[in-house]
Amino acid sequence: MRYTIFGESHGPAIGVTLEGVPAGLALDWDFIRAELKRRAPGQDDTSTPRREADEVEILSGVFEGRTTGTPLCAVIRNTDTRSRDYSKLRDMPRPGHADYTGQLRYGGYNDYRGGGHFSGRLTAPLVFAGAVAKLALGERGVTVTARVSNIGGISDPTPEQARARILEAKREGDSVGGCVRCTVEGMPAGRGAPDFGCNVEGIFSQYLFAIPAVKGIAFGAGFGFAAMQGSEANDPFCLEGGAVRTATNHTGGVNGGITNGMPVEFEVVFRPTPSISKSQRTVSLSTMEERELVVEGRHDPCVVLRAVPVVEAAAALAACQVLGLD
Ligand SMILES: Cc1cc2nc3c(=O)[nH]c(=O)nc-3n(C[C@H](O)[C@H](O)[C@H](O)COP(=O)(O)O)c2cc1C
Ligand SMILES: C=C(O[C@@H]1CC(C(=O)O)=C[C@@H](OP(=O)(O)O)[C@H]1O)C(=O)O
Repeated sequence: MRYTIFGESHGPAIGVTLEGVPAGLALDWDFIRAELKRRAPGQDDTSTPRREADEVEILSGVFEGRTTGTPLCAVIRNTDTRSRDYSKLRDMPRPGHADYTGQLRYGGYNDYRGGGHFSGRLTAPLVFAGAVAKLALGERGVTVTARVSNIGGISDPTPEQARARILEAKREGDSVGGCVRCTVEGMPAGRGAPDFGCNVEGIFSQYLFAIPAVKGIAFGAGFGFAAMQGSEANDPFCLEGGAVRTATNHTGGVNGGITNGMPVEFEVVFRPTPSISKSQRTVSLSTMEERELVVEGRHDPCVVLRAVPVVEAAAALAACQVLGLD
């Protein structure tokens, strides 16, 4: 499956066109709506107050409840925009966001309102695409699950610890980042290749880095390998019901860019939300003078809780690509 995400946070709509979807896939709308709800903004005080229903409208590629196999286009209307908060960002880019790079890349023609095409809002259609991918994977016995593994430096926080850490940063007009750990179970062994473009870790990384605010990915024991010896790091082979497995899964299900039949496991790190209300240093691009900027708008004090289904969506699309490889 290939996808193109389109739209801007404060435009009329955002959406996705999916190509290569298997024909005849039954779209389970209870499941799809539940996936979108897991990510939707405005649900509690740890997220942005912007409220969006995130209802999906299908324009093509579905007939009588099943996919047709031809391009599937889905749109989600933007209903709760407040664009006046962003007018100064064209001249005074937010540190950490894509206002400056977006302006450079698109010659100043980018829609800067609410971060435009760079907004985390664009992850709503990604979650729809991921839900379709999960339905296709489900028919092949592959499941994708993710969980929060760090919030603001607290490892494996309880929901109360996560909430307290986020609200502490929010009270200070600040933000926190964190990590999400994801497991893809049921991937057959022997998919992928060592080379650029076909390497399973490379494929997953490309999809995961398309999520705004993701700044790193590590497979299995990841950066923990630095402190391990070979005897600890190696995953001993064993037999389980006559099948070759490994007793541990430090390499995260991939050796030499090829799946080994164990779950593909990785962790991604999200930076702290760039838009904070504390005063920050920036540059006025019209006068070329340094300025103080107080960012307005409605922002997530932490993106990590809402990003869990987004990570699953990106992983599901990556898994579909890996399964499509010979
Ligand atoms: C679900 C989600 C919600 C986000 N919410 C915000 C937000 O409210 N404010 C903000 O400044 N950035 C938010 N971000 C992060 C920015 O979109 C991101 O940092 C920006 O596009 C720059 O991209 P980069 O961090 O990958 O360089 C969010 C990201 C995600 C995935
Ligand atoms: C609206 C959503 O999140 C938005 C992600 C986001 C950003 O800069 O990434 C900034 C805020 O909105 P705006 O684009 O209006 O500034 C968040 O509310 C959403 O996820 O649906």
